[in-house]
Amino acid sequence: MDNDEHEHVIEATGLRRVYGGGFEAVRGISFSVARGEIFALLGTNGAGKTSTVELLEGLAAPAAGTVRVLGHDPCRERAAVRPRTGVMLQEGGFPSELTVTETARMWAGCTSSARPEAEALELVGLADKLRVRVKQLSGGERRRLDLALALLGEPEVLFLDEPTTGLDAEGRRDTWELVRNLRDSGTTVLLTTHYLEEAEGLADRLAILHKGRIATAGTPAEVTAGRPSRLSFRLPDGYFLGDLPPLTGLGVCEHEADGQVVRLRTRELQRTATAVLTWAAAAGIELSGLDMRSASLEEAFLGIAQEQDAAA
Ligand SMILES: Nc1ncnc2c1ncn2[C@@H]1O[C@H](COP(=O)(O)OP(=O)(O)OP(=O)(O)O)[C@@H](O)[C@H]1O
Repeated sequence: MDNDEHEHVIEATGLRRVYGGGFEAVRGISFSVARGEIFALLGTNGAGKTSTVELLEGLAAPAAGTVRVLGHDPCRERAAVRPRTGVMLQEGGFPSELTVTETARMWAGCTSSARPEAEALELVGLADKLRVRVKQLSGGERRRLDLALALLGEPEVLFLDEPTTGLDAEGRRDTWELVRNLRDSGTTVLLTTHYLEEAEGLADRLAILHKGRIATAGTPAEVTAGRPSRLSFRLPDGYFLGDLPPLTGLGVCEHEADGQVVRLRTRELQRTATAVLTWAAAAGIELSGLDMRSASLEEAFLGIAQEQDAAA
């Protein structure tokens, strides 16, 4: 079969990973990633992200379950998969005495059909650091070098393990733009990250891992749907929380007042906001600092971790 016709370029089914001593770090994970999609794996420390990505990269074989990347088993059919994938590990571990160019050249020598080193280094914004030794690079610049090396082979599938850790805000934005451009030109990207705004802004779909299992998965909008939204405002002097219309029946699940500032969490933002604004208009008062926002991925993430721990 022509691998280019695979709709899902990454398919994980029932993956398990057990370390020496019997610790099960990955406990039956299934998901797939379509060609040209950015998929993010999120999770608390030790949730099993790196353990899963290593299985996808073919660096280890699963204790159970199957992995297919571009239609092949990345561990047993490494020769078929490796030239078409780019891997950015958490720690590059390159000889620190080499310069940036020498490192890229050395890596290009191990890469089939590599793009010119200068082009890859330019893509990640290291064009002005070509003669600098790796040991002299800042932490963020090393991450960029790691990314440049992963891009050398013009990969169809790119694995990025915490690609923006250590980057400043500008470096992070540049990396996001680069990853989006790669996706738009057809590259499939699987990334792990601790930055929830990164996953929210970048990922087409994501999975949140918790203790080796997928707690939830979907588009960022799907994952945050159903989580309470926030509504806050300041009441004028002389008005109090108890003056508001009855909050029961409006989907409000939490309310608090800090002086004149009222904060509500509601599962029905439109109904709650309409009731509050109608009440304010009827009373002829202005609600200063009015702020409404849907649940963020961060709130969903924290809520899921708490729920899973409570259920356990
Ligand atoms: N070689 C190993 N031997 C035994 N246990 C391991 C080994 N490598 C990882 N683990 C354990 O497996 C679990 C999952 O680790 P993993 O590195 O996959 O998590 P992670 O989600 O990537 O975490 P982080 O966000 O901290 O990078 C952790 O409890 C970790 O201690």
